[in-house]
Amino acid sequence: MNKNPLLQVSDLSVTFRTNGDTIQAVTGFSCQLNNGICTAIIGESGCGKSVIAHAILKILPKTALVSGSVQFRGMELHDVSPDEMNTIRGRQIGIIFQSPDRALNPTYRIFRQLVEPLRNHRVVPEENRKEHIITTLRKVGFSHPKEAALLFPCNCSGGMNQRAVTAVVLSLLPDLVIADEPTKGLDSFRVSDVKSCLMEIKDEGRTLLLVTHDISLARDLSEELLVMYAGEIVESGKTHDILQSPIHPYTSGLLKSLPENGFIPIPGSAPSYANMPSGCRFQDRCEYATEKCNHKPECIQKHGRMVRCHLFC
Ligand SMILES: Nc1ncnc2c1ncn2[C@@H]1O[C@H](COP(=O)(O)OP(=O)(O)OP(=O)(O)O)[C@@H](O)[C@H]1O
Ligand code: NI
Repeated sequence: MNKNPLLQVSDLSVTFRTNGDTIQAVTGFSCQLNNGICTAIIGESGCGKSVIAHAILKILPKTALVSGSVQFRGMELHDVSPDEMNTIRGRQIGIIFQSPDRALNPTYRIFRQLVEPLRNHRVVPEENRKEHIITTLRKVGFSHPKEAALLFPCNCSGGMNQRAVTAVVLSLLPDLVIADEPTKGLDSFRVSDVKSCLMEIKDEGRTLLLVTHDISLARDLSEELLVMYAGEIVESGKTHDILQSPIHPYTSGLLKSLPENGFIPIPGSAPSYANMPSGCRFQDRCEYATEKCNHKPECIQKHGRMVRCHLFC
C-alpha cells in the first residue's frame, strides 16, 4: 500500500432520500489512487459508478447523504469549503464528462474556451498563456493549433471538440482527471478519439480515474480495476490479472457477456436498492450460490487482489 496516495477514499457510502424512500446507492467504497496510475471502475448501469465520481467531486445533489472519507493529497475534501472546492475542481481535479459538445460554450472560439479557465485559475502567467494554449492544443492532436484556436465548436467535428475539451482539462495541469463514461453512446471512430485523448492524459503522467461500462476501454487504459455490483466493490486488483483470471462470479459473468467471449449475458438483473438482500448482493444471479450466501461475505485480500465472495472465504 502506498503511504502517500494522491486520492484515498475510505468507507464511502451515499444514500439518497427521495419521496420518503431511502436508496443506498454506494456502500462502504474504498480505493486508493496512486500518482500516474489509471484506475477504472466498471460495472453494469446503476451500480453506483457515477455517484462515486460525483461524491469525490462533491457535486451530488442535496438529497444525498454522504459518509466516509475522501482525502486528496492528505486533505479531507469533506472539510473543504465550497469556494476551496471550486478551486480544486478543474485546477487540481480535472473532469471529463460524457458529451464534449455540451461541455463547450457554443459562442466561444476554442481559444477562449481555454483562456478563461486559465485566467480564473491563474495557472500560467498572462504573457505565457497563448503559447501554453497552442502547446496544449498540439499535444491533444491538433496539427494546426493556431488555426484550430480560432474555430467555434460548430466549425469542429465531434472528434475535434473532444480534443478541445481534453485540452481545456489538460491546460490547467490537474493532478487527477476523472472521466465519467467518456465513450457512452459514441460510434467507434469517436471512441478512438476519446481513447487517444485519455492516452495523452496518461502520457503526461497524470492520474486518471476512468468510470465506464466499457470493459475494453478499461482494459486498454487502466492498470488498476474496481468491479462494482449493486453499490459495492466485488473485486479489485491489477486490471490485467482480473481480466485474465476473474475470481468473482459477477466479474466472470461480465467478461462472458463481451462479444469476443460469446455474448452470454448474466441472467436476471441487479437487485433494487429499495430491496437489497442482506447477504451477498449477487446471490440471485449466481450459479454457485449456496446457503452461505445469505450471510454477507467478507472481503478477502490476497496478492494485491480483493474479492467479496463466500467461494473464497
Ligand atoms: N440524484 C439521485 N437521486 C436518487 N437516486 C439516485 C440519484 N443519482 C443516482 N441515483 C441512484 O443511484 C444508483 C447508482 O447510480 P449511478 O448513476 O451511480 O449508476 P452508474 O453505475 O453510473 O450507471 P450508468 O452506467 O448507467 O451511468 C442508481 O440506482 C440511481 O438511480
Ligand atoms: Ni454513470
